Amino acid sequence: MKRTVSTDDAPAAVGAYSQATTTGDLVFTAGQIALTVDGESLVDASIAEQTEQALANLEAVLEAAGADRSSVLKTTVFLADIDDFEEMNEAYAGFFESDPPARSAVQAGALPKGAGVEIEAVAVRSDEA
Ligand SMILES: CC(=[NH2+])C(=O)[O-]
Repeated sequence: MKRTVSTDDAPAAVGAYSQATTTGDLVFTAGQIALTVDGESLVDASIAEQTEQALANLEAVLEAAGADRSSVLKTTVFLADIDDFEEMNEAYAGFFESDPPARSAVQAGALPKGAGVEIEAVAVRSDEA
């Protein structure tokens, strides 16, 4: 059975999607960009700051779904410019400090709302991790 996740602790969706969906013990998050919980855009901030905000949003969505950063199995990181890889990676490493999830990092042609980075995750609910 598919369920949708909605939380006021992360920015609202900027389009026709749910913040996350779950089925069984699995959690699939929407891609998170650098918006604050109030919807303020930080897309003009540095890639490090955008990455930190996207990951904070990701964590809020994961927690609303019964997961957390330690239970993330896989992320996908979309960059508007692959030249930002190192800066993103440094900020990302500070979030996933040990046993990081599998990851794909790719350059996208462009990202919603002018974002420099967007991050999505697949996780398992914490009590199953
Ligand atoms: C930002 C985002 N996840 C979307 O699909 O537009």
